Amino acid sequence: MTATMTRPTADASAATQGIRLTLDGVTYRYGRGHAGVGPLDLRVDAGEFLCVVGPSGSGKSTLLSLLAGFLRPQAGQIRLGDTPVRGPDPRLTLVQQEAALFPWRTVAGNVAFGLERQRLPRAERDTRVEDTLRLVGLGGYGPRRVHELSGGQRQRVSLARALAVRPRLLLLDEPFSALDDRTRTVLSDELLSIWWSQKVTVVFVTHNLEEALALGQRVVALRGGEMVLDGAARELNVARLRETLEG
Ligand SMILES: Nc1ncnc2c1ncn2[C@@H]1O[C@H](COP(=O)(O)OP(=O)(O)OP(=O)(O)O)[C@@H](O)[C@H]1O
Repeated sequence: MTATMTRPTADASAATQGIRLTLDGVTYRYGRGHAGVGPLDLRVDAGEFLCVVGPSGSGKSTLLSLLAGFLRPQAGQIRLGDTPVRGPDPRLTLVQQEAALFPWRTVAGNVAFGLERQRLPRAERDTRVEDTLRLVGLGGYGPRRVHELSGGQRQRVSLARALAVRPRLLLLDEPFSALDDRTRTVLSDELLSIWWSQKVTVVFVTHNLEEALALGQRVVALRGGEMVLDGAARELNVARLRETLEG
Protein backbone atom coordinates (compact mmCIF):
# COMPACT_ATOMS: atom_id res chain seq x y z
CA MET A 1 0.00 0.00 0.00
CA THR A 2 2.92 2.37 0.47
CA ALA A 3 3.74 2.51 -3.23
CA THR A 4 0.92 4.84 -4.22
CA MET A 5 0.89 6.96 -1.08
CA THR A 6 2.08 10.52 -1.62
CA ARG A 7 2.48 12.94 1.23
CA PRO A 8 1.17 16.41 0.38
CA THR A 9 3.91 19.00 0.16
CA ALA A 10 4.29 21.72 2.77
CA ASP A 11 2.08 24.79 2.61
CA ALA A 12 3.24 27.11 5.34
CA SER A 13 0.49 29.63 4.58
CA ALA A 14 -2.41 27.33 5.55
CA ALA A 15 -4.08 28.23 8.85
CA THR A 16 -3.73 25.71 11.67
CA GLN A 17 -6.95 24.19 12.90
CA GLY A 18 -5.07 21.60 14.95
CA ILE A 19 -4.28 21.90 18.62
CA ARG A 20 -1.34 20.77 20.74
CA LEU A 21 -1.89 17.60 22.77
CA THR A 22 0.15 17.00 25.91
CA LEU A 23 0.28 13.99 28.22
CA ASP A 24 2.14 14.32 31.52
CA GLY A 25 2.61 11.12 33.48
CA VAL A 26 -0.73 9.72 32.29
CA THR A 27 -1.51 6.39 33.93
CA TYR A 28 -4.51 4.10 33.82
CA ARG A 29 -4.69 0.61 35.37
CA TYR A 30 -7.56 -1.82 35.09
CA GLY A 31 -8.30 -3.25 38.53
CA ARG A 32 -5.39 -4.27 40.70
CA GLY A 33 -3.36 -5.87 37.94
CA HIS A 34 -0.71 -4.14 35.93
CA ALA A 35 -2.72 -4.10 32.68
CA GLY A 36 -3.30 -0.60 31.35
CA VAL A 37 -0.96 2.17 30.30
CA GLY A 38 1.56 4.54 31.72
CA PRO A 39 3.04 6.57 33.00
CA LEU A 40 3.04 8.18 29.54
CA ASP A 41 4.65 11.49 28.63
CA LEU A 42 3.93 12.75 25.14
CA ARG A 43 3.61 16.01 23.28
CA VAL A 44 1.95 16.17 19.86
CA ASP A 45 2.31 19.51 18.10
CA ALA A 46 -0.63 21.36 16.58
CA GLY A 47 -1.24 19.95 13.11
CA GLU A 48 1.06 16.95 13.61
CA PHE A 49 0.11 13.46 12.33
CA LEU A 50 1.09 10.86 14.92
CA CYS A 51 0.69 7.11 14.50
CA VAL A 52 0.58 4.81 17.52
CA VAL A 53 1.55 1.19 16.98
CA GLY A 54 1.85 -1.82 19.25
CA PRO A 55 0.86 -5.46 19.46
CA SER A 56 -2.47 -6.64 20.80
CA GLY A 57 -2.79 -5.74 24.47
CA SER A 58 -0.08 -3.05 24.36
CA GLY A 59 -2.50 -0.31 25.41
CA LYS A 60 -3.43 1.42 22.15
CA SER A 61 -7.19 1.39 22.79
CA THR A 62 -6.72 2.38 26.40
CA LEU A 63 -4.64 5.36 25.29
CA LEU A 64 -7.27 6.42 22.75
CA SER A 65 -10.06 6.04 25.33
CA LEU A 66 -8.09 8.31 27.65
CA LEU A 67 -7.53 10.88 24.89
CA ALA A 68 -11.21 10.73 23.91
CA GLY A 69 -12.21 11.32 27.55
CA PHE A 70 -14.00 7.95 27.91
CA LEU A 71 -11.54 7.02 30.66
CA ARG A 72 -10.09 9.41 33.26
CA PRO A 73 -6.36 9.08 34.02
CA GLN A 74 -5.74 7.79 37.54
CA ALA A 75 -2.55 9.84 37.59
CA GLY A 76 -1.17 12.57 35.38
CA GLN A 77 -2.94 14.95 33.06
CA ILE A 78 -4.00 15.24 29.40
CA ARG A 79 -4.19 18.75 27.93
CA LEU A 80 -5.48 20.13 24.67
CA GLY A 81 -3.70 23.41 24.19
CA ASP A 82 -3.54 24.71 27.75
CA THR A 83 -6.82 23.17 28.94
CA PRO A 84 -7.11 19.78 30.68
CA VAL A 85 -9.31 17.10 29.07
CA ARG A 86 -11.82 16.11 31.76
CA GLY A 87 -14.27 14.03 29.72
CA PRO A 88 -15.72 13.99 26.19
CA ASP A 89 -14.46 17.23 24.67
CA PRO A 90 -16.04 19.10 21.74
CA ARG A 91 -12.59 19.93 20.39
CA LEU A 92 -11.93 16.32 19.40
CA THR A 93 -13.68 13.53 17.52
CA LEU A 94 -13.06 9.80 17.15
CA VAL A 95 -13.36 7.47 14.15
CA GLN A 96 -13.53 3.80 15.09
CA GLN A 97 -12.72 0.57 13.29
CA GLU A 98 -16.32 -0.21 12.40
CA ALA A 99 -18.37 2.70 11.13
CA ALA A 100 -21.01 2.98 13.90
CA LEU A 101 -23.63 4.80 11.81
CA PHE A 102 -27.28 5.33 12.67
CA PRO A 103 -29.15 3.01 10.26
CA TRP A 104 -32.38 5.02 10.54
CA ARG A 105 -30.70 8.22 9.36
CA THR A 106 -29.64 9.13 5.85
CA VAL A 107 -25.98 9.71 5.01
CA ALA A 108 -26.53 13.47 5.49
CA GLY A 109 -28.38 12.82 8.76
CA ASN A 110 -25.41 10.86 10.07
CA VAL A 111 -22.93 13.56 9.12
CA ALA A 112 -25.18 16.24 10.65
CA PHE A 113 -25.32 14.40 13.99
CA GLY A 114 -22.47 16.22 15.74
CA LEU A 115 -23.56 19.55 14.25
CA GLU A 116 -26.97 19.38 15.89
CA ARG A 117 -25.37 20.19 19.21
CA GLN A 118 -23.61 23.18 17.68
CA ARG A 119 -26.97 24.86 16.95
CA LEU A 120 -25.94 26.08 13.52
CA PRO A 121 -28.63 27.67 11.36
CA ARG A 122 -30.23 25.00 9.14
CA ALA A 123 -28.85 26.36 5.86
CA GLU A 124 -25.32 26.58 7.25
CA ARG A 125 -25.60 23.06 8.63
CA ASP A 126 -26.76 21.67 5.28
CA THR A 127 -23.90 23.43 3.48
CA ARG A 128 -21.38 22.11 6.00
CA VAL A 129 -22.73 18.55 5.58
CA GLU A 130 -22.56 18.69 1.79
CA ASP A 131 -19.08 20.28 1.82
CA THR A 132 -17.81 17.58 4.18
CA LEU A 133 -19.34 14.80 2.10
CA ARG A 134 -17.55 16.23 -0.94
CA LEU A 135 -14.33 16.33 1.05
CA VAL A 136 -14.53 12.56 1.63
CA GLY A 137 -15.55 11.83 -1.97
CA LEU A 138 -19.28 11.37 -1.30
CA GLY A 139 -20.70 14.52 -2.87
CA GLY A 140 -24.38 13.96 -3.69
CA TYR A 141 -24.70 10.92 -1.37
CA GLY A 142 -26.58 12.88 1.33
CA PRO A 143 -30.07 11.44 0.72
CA ARG A 144 -28.87 7.81 0.56
CA ARG A 145 -29.53 5.25 3.27
CA VAL A 146 -26.43 3.88 4.98
CA HIS A 147 -27.36 0.25 4.26
CA GLU A 148 -26.96 1.00 0.54
CA LEU A 149 -23.27 1.82 1.02
CA SER A 150 -20.13 -0.30 0.71
CA GLY A 151 -17.80 -0.77 3.69
CA GLY A 152 -15.44 1.89 2.32
CA GLN A 153 -18.27 4.35 1.77
CA ARG A 154 -19.58 3.76 5.28
CA GLN A 155 -16.15 4.52 6.66
CA ARG A 156 -16.06 7.71 4.56
CA VAL A 157 -19.37 8.74 6.17
CA SER A 158 -17.87 8.01 9.56
CA LEU A 159 -14.90 10.22 8.71
CA ALA A 160 -17.21 12.95 7.39
CA ARG A 161 -19.23 12.85 10.62
CA ALA A 162 -16.04 13.28 12.62
CA LEU A 163 -14.77 16.11 10.39
CA ALA A 164 -18.03 18.05 10.03
CA VAL A 165 -17.72 19.54 13.51
CA ARG A 166 -14.25 20.80 12.55
CA PRO A 167 -12.38 19.08 15.36
CA ARG A 168 -9.00 20.36 16.40
CA LEU A 169 -7.87 16.82 17.26
CA LEU A 170 -8.93 13.81 15.19
CA LEU A 171 -8.52 10.38 16.80
CA LEU A 172 -8.65 7.31 14.57
CA ASP A 173 -8.75 3.75 15.92
CA GLU A 174 -7.74 1.28 13.17
CA PRO A 175 -10.20 3.05 10.85
CA PHE A 176 -9.31 1.14 7.69
CA SER A 177 -8.49 -2.31 9.06
CA ALA A 178 -11.80 -3.88 7.99
CA LEU A 179 -11.38 -2.68 4.37
CA ASP A 180 -9.76 -4.41 1.40
CA ASP A 181 -6.22 -3.33 0.45
CA ARG A 182 -7.23 -1.15 -2.49
CA THR A 183 -9.94 0.75 -0.59
CA ARG A 184 -7.57 1.12 2.34
CA THR A 185 -4.91 2.69 0.11
CA VAL A 186 -7.38 5.10 -1.49
CA LEU A 187 -8.81 6.16 1.87
CA SER A 188 -5.35 6.51 3.41
CA ASP A 189 -4.33 8.83 0.59
CA GLU A 190 -7.50 10.84 1.05
CA LEU A 191 -7.00 11.07 4.78
CA LEU A 192 -3.55 12.54 4.17
CA SER A 193 -4.90 15.24 1.88
CA ILE A 194 -7.76 16.01 4.28
CA TRP A 195 -5.27 16.26 7.13
CA TRP A 196 -3.19 18.63 5.10
CA SER A 197 -6.07 20.83 3.96
CA GLN A 198 -7.66 20.99 7.44
CA LYS A 199 -4.39 21.21 9.39
CA VAL A 200 -5.96 19.12 12.13
CA THR A 201 -3.88 17.29 14.73
CA VAL A 202 -4.19 13.53 14.12
CA VAL A 203 -3.57 10.54 16.39
CA PHE A 204 -3.97 7.36 14.33
CA VAL A 205 -3.82 3.96 16.03
CA THR A 206 -2.91 0.91 13.99
CA HIS A 207 -1.24 -2.45 14.46
CA ASN A 208 -0.07 -2.23 10.81
CA LEU A 209 3.53 -1.00 10.82
CA GLU A 210 3.65 -0.23 7.07
CA GLU A 211 0.49 1.84 7.42
CA ALA A 212 1.95 3.76 10.37
CA LEU A 213 5.16 4.57 8.51
CA ALA A 214 3.30 5.58 5.34
CA LEU A 215 0.82 7.86 7.10
CA GLY A 216 2.49 9.31 10.17
CA GLN A 217 5.03 12.07 10.37
CA ARG A 218 5.92 10.53 13.68
CA VAL A 219 5.43 7.05 15.13
CA VAL A 220 5.11 6.07 18.78
CA ALA A 221 5.32 2.39 19.74
CA LEU A 222 3.68 0.91 22.83
CA ARG A 223 4.63 -2.34 24.49
CA GLY A 224 3.08 -3.53 27.74
CA GLY A 225 1.45 -0.11 28.24
CA GLU A 226 4.78 1.71 27.99
CA MET A 227 6.16 3.87 25.23
CA VAL A 228 9.19 2.06 23.88
CA LEU A 229 9.91 4.21 20.81
CA ASP A 230 9.11 7.70 19.58
CA GLY A 231 10.62 8.76 16.27
CA ALA A 232 10.19 10.51 12.94
CA ALA A 233 8.60 8.13 10.41
CA ARG A 234 11.22 8.99 7.78
CA GLU A 235 13.98 7.79 10.10
CA LEU A 236 12.26 4.48 10.92
CA ASN A 237 11.55 1.29 9.04
CA VAL A 238 9.42 -1.80 9.61
CA ALA A 239 12.39 -3.93 10.73
CA ARG A 240 13.38 -1.39 13.39
CA LEU A 241 9.80 -1.10 14.64
CA ARG A 242 9.35 -4.86 14.72
CA GLU A 243 12.60 -5.34 16.59
CA THR A 244 11.56 -2.74 19.18
CA LEU A 245 8.09 -4.19 19.63
CA GLU A 246 9.36 -7.73 20.00
CA GLY A 247 11.89 -6.49 22.55
N1 LIG B 1 -11.88 -3.49 30.45
C1 LIG B 1 -10.72 -4.05 30.77
N2 LIG B 1 -10.57 -4.72 31.95
C2 LIG B 1 -9.38 -5.25 32.30
N3 LIG B 1 -8.27 -5.21 31.53
C3 LIG B 1 -8.38 -4.59 30.35
C4 LIG B 1 -9.60 -3.99 29.91
N4 LIG B 1 -9.37 -3.43 28.68
C5 LIG B 1 -8.09 -3.69 28.37
N5 LIG B 1 -7.49 -4.37 29.37
C6 LIG B 1 -6.09 -4.80 29.42
O1 LIG B 1 -5.25 -3.64 29.29
C7 LIG B 1 -4.15 -3.91 28.43
C8 LIG B 1 -4.19 -2.96 27.25
O2 LIG B 1 -5.34 -3.27 26.45
P1 LIG B 1 -5.76 -2.44 25.16
O3 LIG B 1 -7.10 -2.93 24.74
O4 LIG B 1 -5.60 -0.99 25.44
O5 LIG B 1 -4.65 -2.91 24.12
P2 LIG B 1 -4.60 -2.75 22.53
O6 LIG B 1 -3.18 -2.44 22.19
O7 LIG B 1 -5.63 -1.77 22.10
O8 LIG B 1 -5.01 -4.20 22.01
P3 LIG B 1 -5.75 -4.62 20.64
O9 LIG B 1 -4.78 -4.28 19.52
O10 LIG B 1 -5.93 -6.09 20.80
O11 LIG B 1 -7.03 -3.86 20.57
C9 LIG B 1 -4.26 -5.38 28.05
O12 LIG B 1 -3.45 -6.13 28.94
C10 LIG B 1 -5.72 -5.70 28.25
O13 LIG B 1 -5.91 -7.06 28.56
